[in-house]
Amino acid sequence: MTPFGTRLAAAIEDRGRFCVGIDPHAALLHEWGLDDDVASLERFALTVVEAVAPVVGAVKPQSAFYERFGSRGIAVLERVVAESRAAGALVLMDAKRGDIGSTSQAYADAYLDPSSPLGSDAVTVSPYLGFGSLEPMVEAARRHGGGLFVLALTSNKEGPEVQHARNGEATVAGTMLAHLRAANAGAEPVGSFGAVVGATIGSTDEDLDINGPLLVPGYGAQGGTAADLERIFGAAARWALPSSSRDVLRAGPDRTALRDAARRGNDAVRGLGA
Ligand SMILES: O=c1ccn([C@@H]2O[C@H](COP(=O)(O)O)[C@@H](O)[C@H]2O)c(=O)[nH]1
Repeated sequence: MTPFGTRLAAAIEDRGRFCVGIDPHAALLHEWGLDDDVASLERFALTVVEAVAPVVGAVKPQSAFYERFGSRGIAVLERVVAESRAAGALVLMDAKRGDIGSTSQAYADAYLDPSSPLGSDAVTVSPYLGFGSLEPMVEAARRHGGGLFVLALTSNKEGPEVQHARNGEATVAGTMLAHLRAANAGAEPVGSFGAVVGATIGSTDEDLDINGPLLVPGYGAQGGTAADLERIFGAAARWALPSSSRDVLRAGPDRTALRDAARRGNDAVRGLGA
């Protein structure tokens, strides 16, 4: 399988760097005139897939919004994965998994093995049991041509309490970025092991050049702007994937309006990192 980094570079080249989050919040279901039930979840999520997956490089379903409906919600998530990929978009599963190594193996099987119904192109992972606990997922990503996005500098205001803490000279976030730089060493055009860095962090002294992709939530509804991206990422913006959920989803349920919102999102970040 072609490595995730190579596939992502091609997707950015062909379709742009903007990622649409598929987050069926209860409030959005309501705004779309839908009920808060699994039939409405399905209608919402598949409408978004149909509208945006043919035109953007990547989509990012947030697993929690499907999990809250139990097994029938997970079945909808499986369709989101399959139908987005069939339409040519990479699926970045936002599940933020992480556990002791033996359990990480099961997460790797769930999200990175192409034979799994939830098998995605990449998955978000939490390194706070230690980066080494992610090794089964790193190994599965290498084996299956998948990718990881490791939480480094998240978009929420509570993140710095943990991520700016120092581990000797380096911050916790800096330690994660260093692990990712090592995992991506020598990869061309870019590695498969990415970091999550929020568009809302203001600025950072961390070196974001990890030769890997940077998933950038917090763009749009949380306040992050294109100007923030220029300031935070500088040259590292070449591999940045600004991701927006609510700002795009509010354009629905009209499919054309949703697609136009995704196209506008893409246009706004086209020149980033040039
Ligand atoms: O640091 C992080 C990591 C992940 N997220 C997720 O991204 C989306 C953001 O949704 P918006 O509607 O565009 O605010 C959501 O799924 C979060 O769980 C994040 O916001 N920050």
